[in-house]
Amino acid sequence: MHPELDAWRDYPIKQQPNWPDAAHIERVRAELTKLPPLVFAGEVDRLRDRLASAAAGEAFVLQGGDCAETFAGATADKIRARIRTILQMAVVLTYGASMPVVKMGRMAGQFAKPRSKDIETRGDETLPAYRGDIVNGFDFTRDARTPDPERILRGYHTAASTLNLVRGFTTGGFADLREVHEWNQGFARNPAMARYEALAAEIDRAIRFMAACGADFQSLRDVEFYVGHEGLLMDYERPLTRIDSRTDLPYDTSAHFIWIGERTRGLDEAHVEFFRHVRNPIGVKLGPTTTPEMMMQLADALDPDREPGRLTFITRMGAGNIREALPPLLEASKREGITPLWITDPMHGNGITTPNGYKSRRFDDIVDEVKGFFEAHRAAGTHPGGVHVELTGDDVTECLGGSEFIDEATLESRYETLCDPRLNHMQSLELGFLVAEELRRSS
Ligand SMILES: O=C[C@H](O)[C@H](O)COP(=O)(O)O
Ligand SMILES: C=C(OP(=O)(O)O)C(=O)O
Ligand SMILES: [Mn+2]
Repeated sequence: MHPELDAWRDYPIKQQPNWPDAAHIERVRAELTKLPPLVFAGEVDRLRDRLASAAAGEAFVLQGGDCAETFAGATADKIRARIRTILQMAVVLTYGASMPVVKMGRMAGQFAKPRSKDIETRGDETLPAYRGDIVNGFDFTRDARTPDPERILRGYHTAASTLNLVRGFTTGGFADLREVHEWNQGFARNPAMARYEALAAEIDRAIRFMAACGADFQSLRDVEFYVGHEGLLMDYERPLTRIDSRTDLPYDTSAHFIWIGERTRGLDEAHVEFFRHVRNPIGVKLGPTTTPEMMMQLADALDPDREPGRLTFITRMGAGNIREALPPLLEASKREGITPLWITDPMHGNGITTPNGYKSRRFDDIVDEVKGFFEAHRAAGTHPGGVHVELTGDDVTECLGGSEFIDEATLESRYETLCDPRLNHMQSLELGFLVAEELRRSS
């Protein structure tokens, strides 16, 4: 049954761990196959519809969360703060776009990381690189860095409890529009955020207007919230891929949305081969070396039927490249008649290492890439459909700049990420306001 789901095994594959014990990983795969799905196929279908609206310019997508979720970070406080940040940004974006915002966390499964090097050397010791909590530990010891299959089961259970809380927060009253608006008012009162005061005041007036018209705020207490992660670790994704009893079609039930990373999107490689067979909406990261031919080959492989909402291109060009690299792709998409959802990831093309040794990103570069994304779409007449960011709800110091002027020396005070630098709570809200301004200009 469904032999196509194992065809990827005959293709070259990148970025997988070297499990030390073949029998152990086999046992874990067998166990994971028996555990319940994390999401329901009907939810996945609904997300595909929502993404189809965004691709058609009738909705906007906000995807955000950690670069690398950790098991230790799956606490109520941290999950709440992240959800809160995304909801706060979403309200502002909804106003800016005058459109529904599709809210999606890089959450409840964003545990596996592709790395530029397989190994890490410190002093005279060389160990396997950290590949995310679902593979190995971050501590620089041989024991921690040795891939451990039991981590896959812990990843599954951590994803399940995270998703449970996400569902609770987003349907139990926490996401109430009036509440979220109140949080944003607090943000706008911060003197450092004076630049956004006017927009915040407009939103406040709009909400008062809604109230005066008798809007049913009770019906706005619940929000749809989806989860997605990079589909990378095949020993997790394949066992969680199940056949939907309603349709007899395969769904990867580890998340609603799966994207294929920049390093694993090779056309004749295992990830594209596998994910082309699942019904989930699929994203693909497109870096600055992507040619229109490559883009079209990916569209043909992953979305041969040109199904609305099926395919998302997440461009991550870098602020210095986007104005040259994106327009040819947009022109080719028009020429070829494809209408993918276009999302900007202004994080992964803008990495730097500071002189004091931190992996960081400049807030200004992130904003500049977002602006370049909107400019390119305005010029091409295509739809800028969403943003994808690495963020946290905590007051970390990982990205440089923003209204709080985080500088290089400050990075060391709260640098907590185990992989890439994230926008902190304030920087995320600030970006939300800036994107809302761009959306207004585009509408
Ligand atoms: O999140 C993305 C990648 O995993 C990350 O940028 C890779 O970082 P590295 O270059 O430190 O391996
Ligand atoms: C690995 C990531 O990005 P990319 O594949 O674009 O480098 C990521 O989103 O964390
Ligand atoms: Mn990352």
